[in-house]
Amino acid sequence: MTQDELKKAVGWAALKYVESDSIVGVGTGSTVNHFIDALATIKADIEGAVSSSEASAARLKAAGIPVFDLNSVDSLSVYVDGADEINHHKEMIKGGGAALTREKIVAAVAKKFVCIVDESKQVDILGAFPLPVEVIPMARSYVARELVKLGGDPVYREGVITDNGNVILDVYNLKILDPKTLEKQINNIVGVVTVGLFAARGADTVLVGTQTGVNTIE
Ligand SMILES: O=C[C@H](O)[C@H](O)[C@H](O)COP(=O)(O)O
Repeated sequence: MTQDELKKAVGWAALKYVESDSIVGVGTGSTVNHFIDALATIKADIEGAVSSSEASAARLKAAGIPVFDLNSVDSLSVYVDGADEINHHKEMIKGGGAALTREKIVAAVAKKFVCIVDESKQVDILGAFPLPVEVIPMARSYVARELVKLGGDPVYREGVITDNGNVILDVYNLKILDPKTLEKQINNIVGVVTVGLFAARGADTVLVGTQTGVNTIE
């Protein structure tokens, strides 16, 4: 199977975590796009979705699924999203598609985070994928200098503005041995909006697409 077929397999497998008559938290990316396609087939059974990006909101609406503002929703039973890397503790690097801030917000509201990945995303140690950090534009150089002090090599993602009007620094050459501590340290840098380390709130369930089928890690 191709990587996209593995993504499709986990996207469809995530349907079983969707509760009838619920509002579903929906992430962003090529793997989630398959989940949205799957969700469209049961749209009559759900109330709608809360989206983590303008891109996913447009895809949901095009599929005929109502999209709600998070402020009008008290709770979400499930949030389904992909990842750029995930370790054996269900901690992730996310934000390759620049949607990390809204993803972290929607994930925080959801009771259960189901992460859907193909097997290439599984790692022992996070950090080979450059860590995205969303930053207020005027703080970009200052935050970059602070990230160097933490041992990384930040690179400005040129030409990218997030849905929130901010910029992204991708931090290379990190070997993240303590994700929870690094998440806190980067969160504490003034000017940082969100770091794409999802460790304090990791995934609850991981669906991994492999050549021999979808593995579920609880
Ligand atoms: O900002 C993007 C998100 O964090 C995605 O979940 C992540 O980049 C994985 O995307 P994909 O499913 O396209 O590999």
